[in-house]
Amino acid sequence: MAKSSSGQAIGTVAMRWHGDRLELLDQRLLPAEEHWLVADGAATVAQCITDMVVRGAPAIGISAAYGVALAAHHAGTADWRGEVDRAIRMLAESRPTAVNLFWALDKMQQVVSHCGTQDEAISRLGQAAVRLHEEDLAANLAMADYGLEVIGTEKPVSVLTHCNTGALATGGYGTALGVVRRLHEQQLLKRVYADETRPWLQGSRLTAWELVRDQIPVTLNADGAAAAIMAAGKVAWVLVGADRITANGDVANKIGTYNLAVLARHHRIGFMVVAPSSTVDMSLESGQDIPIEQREGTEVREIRGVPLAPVDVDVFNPVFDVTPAALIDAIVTEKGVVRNPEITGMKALFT
Ligand SMILES: CSC[C@@H](O)[C@@H](O)C(=O)COP(=O)(O)O
Repeated sequence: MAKSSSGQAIGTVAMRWHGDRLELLDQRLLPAEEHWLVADGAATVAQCITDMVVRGAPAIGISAAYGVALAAHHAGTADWRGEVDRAIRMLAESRPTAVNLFWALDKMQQVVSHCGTQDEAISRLGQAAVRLHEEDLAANLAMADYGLEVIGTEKPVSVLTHCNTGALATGGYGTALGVVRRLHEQQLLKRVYADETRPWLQGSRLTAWELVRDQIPVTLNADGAAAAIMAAGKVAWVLVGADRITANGDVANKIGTYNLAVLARHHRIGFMVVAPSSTVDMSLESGQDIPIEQREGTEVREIRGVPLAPVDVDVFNPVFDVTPAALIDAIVTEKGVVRNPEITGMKALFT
């Protein structure tokens, strides 16, 4: 099990860096199979992001950073800088919504622009990607503390979560799932309800897998059961991650997050978003400006090739939605907490 700099266990890992290659745990095959794919170039990393071998906003950014380092490593000597630039452009095309991807590529572009030789680029890009990975883990640990503070420590609570925001989606430990882990470590967690998260099933295939492995009490539910869970008074908080947070505090996250925010407000249940500052996009004013990825209809019509619907039925498959700031009680970042983001937006913490 990987450890944080303070020696804390952080659960499972999504990627392993070896300097000249990146290993990615193939998240498409979980929980049936634990298979590590080897990427030895930026093109393979970009394809792995597009195909969701690796997914989750922070993990997408980190793996793209390693992809840039690989581009320098495997470039020919004649035009190594051109090859790195082309790799950055290719990686930027891999998925559109999680801003962590563009944030990470920007950082790597800055590093390479200060390198004079290919050897320097190989070494400095590799170090920069590792630093980005470590900083994400540190951010998750800090957010877990802030999240606990917001929830309070008077009595154990049950919470509901959506998608997968755990070690698999991040540099380790997790964002919303990091708060869950911290609650559990402090004996303040009764139970996590995990939405299965149709259509890709990040909740049942990944979140349930991570939590069962770490012996954290979890109950898996169909997405449609969330209202009944809230109406029965089973949960005190909804905890989710984010793919992009705009200046006014609107949040793009996995499709179905907006439904949960509406339900939580109706049932007077807290709604918390947990995301590192690499997910905050101050260049966009509101959630209306966020590009929302649409994926293939087959993701809804089939599961692993088995038809669930008529083969030719029309499908609407946006994989993210936007939750308005007005429905969010707290946005937790490693820089601190924005309470009632509708009032201040993100500028209290990000200028
Ligand atoms: C810490 S992960 C936060 C988000 O990236 C997560 O909730 C999510 O929506 C992931 O979507 P995915 O399509 O699986 O990449």
